[in-house]
Amino acid sequence: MPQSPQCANVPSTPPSGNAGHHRGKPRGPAEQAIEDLLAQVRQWQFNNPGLLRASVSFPEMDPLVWLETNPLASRSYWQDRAGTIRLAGIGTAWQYTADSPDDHPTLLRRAQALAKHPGVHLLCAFSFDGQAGAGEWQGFPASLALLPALELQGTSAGQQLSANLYAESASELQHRQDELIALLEGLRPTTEAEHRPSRVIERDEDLDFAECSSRIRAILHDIEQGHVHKAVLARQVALRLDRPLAAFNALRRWSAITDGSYCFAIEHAGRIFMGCSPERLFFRSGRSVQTESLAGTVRRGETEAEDAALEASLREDSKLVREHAWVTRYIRGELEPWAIRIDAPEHASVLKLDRIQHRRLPIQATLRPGVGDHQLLDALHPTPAVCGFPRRRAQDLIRRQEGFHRGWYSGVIGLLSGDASELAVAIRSALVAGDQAWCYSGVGIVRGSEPEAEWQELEAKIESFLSAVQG
Ligand SMILES: C=C(O[C@H]1C=CC=C(C(=O)O)[C@@H]1O)C(=O)O
Repeated sequence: MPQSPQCANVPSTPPSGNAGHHRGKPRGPAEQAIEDLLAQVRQWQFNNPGLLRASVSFPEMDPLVWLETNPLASRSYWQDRAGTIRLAGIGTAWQYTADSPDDHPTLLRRAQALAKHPGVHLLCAFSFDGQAGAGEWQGFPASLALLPALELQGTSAGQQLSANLYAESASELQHRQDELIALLEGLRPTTEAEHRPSRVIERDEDLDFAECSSRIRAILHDIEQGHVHKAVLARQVALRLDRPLAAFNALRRWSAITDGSYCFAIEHAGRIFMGCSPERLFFRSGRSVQTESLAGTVRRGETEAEDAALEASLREDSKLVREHAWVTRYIRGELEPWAIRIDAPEHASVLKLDRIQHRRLPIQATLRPGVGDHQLLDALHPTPAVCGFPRRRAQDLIRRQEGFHRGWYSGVIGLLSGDASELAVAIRSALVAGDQAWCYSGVGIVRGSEPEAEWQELEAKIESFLSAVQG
């Protein structure tokens, strides 16, 4: 793998009349754009090892509907929480997987070398514990970086369809070109999203309330003993559905009810990991970093008045305020060795989601020269919101208390592009395989946590996914 792949962008005006498979039929704008892209891809020849990329503008369409309609190869999706970029991918032009955190610097360096090419974005994902998958996560690596073969990218400037091809030899180029042409020729036009929700016919819980309470009490005992300040206990719910889940349609519904969240999906080993997370791990542009401390949760109220009262308790309750202050202090401490300056406002804001609300405090830092994503990832992941602190002790406690493998749930997922990276904490997420799904939720346990309230919070997080599945 060369360190500095070449990029040869073919001129965007194709020769007329040479697009084969729809010749003679009337074409819509989407078909015409695909034909134009095909014409460019067919012209590619091997010059240097590296990346070839071509793009055409594409008529507006929902990228999640596009993915649902086109299960031609592994699909992926990323939408930042401001909704400024929506990136849907089909197939794989380049991929790097790692099975140990020791390999993270290499993964990031190689992905970032590719992302230096104009317009190129790479999706990346990291598991919670730095280990490769087991159980339902079998086949998932500890981390992955991915450049899709076909990519539908929507920004405020409009929508583009791009083709990517990475080859190190003429024969590899030939082979990948054939695959890319087959993908482009196989694309189906999309219309409206079909409303095909699934019903849950079986629900298998790893914990019931009694078991959950006893684990919370065990964690509280460790807290009383002074071993940890906070530990996050997660649960897994396995679902059997009455029909295979149209996962990208479900993700579209989920995203609509979790406004202001990151929205993501990666299909790997025949399964789709997807979610709508409110939590930013970090956004880095050059040496400027934005991260946040997210902690403290209450439910949403049934009425405006009740919601406001709950929000007031989120702002004032001493247990929640203390928990949040600890988390903020901890994140600042982790950033300190890497930053020349760290700033945060004095007061937290409240983030309102469909069923719950959180305390959130943005933290802004300026990095020391030479510090990049791998130091930030090491410093911030796993955050106290998904693990606890001190981190190592909380991890040990989680290992003892949880009876399942978290896989990519509560890991990291995001987008690397040029000089900027945006990574989210992969909570509010689920793994889907046909008519099976596993969904996950976690709660932070601190001194004063009450099992009943924590159980309600775990349920509320699962309910959000269930309502997206069932339509
Ligand atoms: C671990 C999860 O949420 C975390 C994020 C924000 C607030 C949390 C809390 O108040 O417990 C959780 O720590 C999850 O949703 O699976």
